[in-house]
Amino acid sequence: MKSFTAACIQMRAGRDVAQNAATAAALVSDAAAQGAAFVLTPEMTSLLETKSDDLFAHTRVEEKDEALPVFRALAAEKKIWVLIGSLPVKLAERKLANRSFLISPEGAIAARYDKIHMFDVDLAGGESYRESKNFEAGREAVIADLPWGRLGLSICYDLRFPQLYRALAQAGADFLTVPAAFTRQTGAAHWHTLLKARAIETGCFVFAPAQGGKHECGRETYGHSLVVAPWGEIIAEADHDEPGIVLAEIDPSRIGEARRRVPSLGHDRGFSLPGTVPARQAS
Ligand SMILES: O=C(O)CNC(=O)[C@H](CS)NC(=O)CCC(=O)C(=O)O
Repeated sequence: MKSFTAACIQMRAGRDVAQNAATAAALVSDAAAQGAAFVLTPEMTSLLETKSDDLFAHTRVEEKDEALPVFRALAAEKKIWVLIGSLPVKLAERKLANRSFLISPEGAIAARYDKIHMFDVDLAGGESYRESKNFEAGREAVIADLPWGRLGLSICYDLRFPQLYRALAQAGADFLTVPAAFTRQTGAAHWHTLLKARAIETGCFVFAPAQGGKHECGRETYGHSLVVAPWGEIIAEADHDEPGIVLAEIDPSRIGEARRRVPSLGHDRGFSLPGTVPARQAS
C-alpha cells in the first residue's frame, strides 16, 4: 500500500456557524494544496457554544445543516477525503447528536458516527460539563473503508474508553480518528499519553485534530493536534493551541510492522474476576 499525506486541522471555533465553516474550509483547502489526500477537522467544527439556548438556536437537522454542504463541495472540488470531526446535529426539540462525518472525494457521506461517551465531568476549579444534557449518546461503533485501509471513528471523551478502540482494531481498523475539544486542564495532564496508548494498544495510526485556545464562548481547549504512528511515536504535532495545519506522511506498512513486533491485539484471553458479576463489561 502506497503512502499518503494526511492533515489535521487545528481550530478555535466560535459562535458563528458560517464563519467557522469558512475558516475550517480555508484550512482544508490549504492542506489539500500541500498534498494532503485525507484532511481531518476537530470536534464541533461548526460551533462551540456553552449556552444551551444559543446552541439549539444555531443547530439544525442534518438535511438543513449549513456546514455539511461546504465540506462536501470542498471534498469533491479537491478530490480528497475529509473527516469532519463533528457537527451538532438536531435530533429532537432539545436533543442533539455529536456527529462525525466521513466525506468521500465525490462529496458523498461515506460514514456517520455519533459520539458514544458523554463528557459529564466536574473538574478542579469549578469547571463543569454536562454533555448529556443537550446531546444524546450514540450506541453504535463505526468502521469505514478508505483507499489505504479501514478507519475506526471516535470523538474526544471516547478516548478514555480503550475497549472501544480495541473493538474497532479487532474488527479491522487500521486508522483511528479522535477529533477533540479537550479541556486545557485535562489535555495538559492526559492528551498525549492517552493518544499514544491507543496507538500502541491497537497498532493503528491515530489522527487527533483538536480545538485550541480561548473560544468566543469562554471555553478553553488544549490544542496540540497530533498524529501518532502504530508503534507509538508522535509523527506530527501542533505544539501549541493556535489554529493551523499539521501534515503527516502515512506509510500503512508501519501498521503490520508494529503488529508483527508485538501481536497483543490477537492475544486477548477471557478471565474471571472473583467477587464481581460476570456481566460487568456489558452496559
Ligand atoms: O460541548 C461542546 O460544545 C463540544 N463538546 C465537547 O467539547 C466535549 C463535550 S463537553 N468535550 C469533551 O468531550 C472533552 C473531553 C475531555 O476534555 C477529557 O476527556 O478530558
